[in-house]
Amino acid sequence: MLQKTGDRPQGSNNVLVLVRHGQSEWNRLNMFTGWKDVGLSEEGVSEAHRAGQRLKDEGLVFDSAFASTLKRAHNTLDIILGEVGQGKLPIIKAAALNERDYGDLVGINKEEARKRFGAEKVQIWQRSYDVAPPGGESLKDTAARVCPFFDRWIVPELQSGKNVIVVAHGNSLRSLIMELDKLTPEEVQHYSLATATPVIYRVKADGTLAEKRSLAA
Ligand SMILES: O=C(O)[C@H](O)COP(=O)(O)O
Repeated sequence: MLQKTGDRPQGSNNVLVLVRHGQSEWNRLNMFTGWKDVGLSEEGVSEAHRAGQRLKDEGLVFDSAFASTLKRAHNTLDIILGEVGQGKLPIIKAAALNERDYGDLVGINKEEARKRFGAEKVQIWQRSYDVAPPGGESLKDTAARVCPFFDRWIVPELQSGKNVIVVAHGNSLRSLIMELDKLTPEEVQHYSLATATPVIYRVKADGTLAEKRSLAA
């Protein structure tokens, strides 16, 4: 795993961009989605184009592009790469980056779930570190597949001087950001990611994190 330092960025830093996919059809309907492979909504497609434009304005050129195997993630990445003029860059799809499995909650409207199970319990299932929703994965379970994948396949790219973009999901990226930012289980409960809002890390040649910022729409 990369190490964090308080140092300011230097010119030759390598870049890691993390993006949650654009709004999906089930985000629009406020339904628990998890591993269900739903497409982007019209708004999600527009969000992905806007995210790509923002990255283009930053002048970023990517060497590697990773997404989950779920179409809302790799379709978002496709759109972003088109916008930055890199439509031919191959996308590496990995199930390890897929959303947290929401188990029995998949397909249930989030408001309806709060009525059925109680708002407090649903909040714990959604945001706690180690409590899994019934039949699904906790954030800790999700981290146990996302972080080793990151270490094995993405850290070496960054350490060899490449710029990498990863498009995945609200919770699979939360689990990674928890590790990168060294968030505690308490802190991660209050952390969430907006759709199609790139988070940019600069990584120094020695593999330590130098800077983090968000490109809000
Ligand atoms: O799987 C889902 O329902 C969403 O992608 C993330 O949901 P959450 O923000 O409720 O964790």
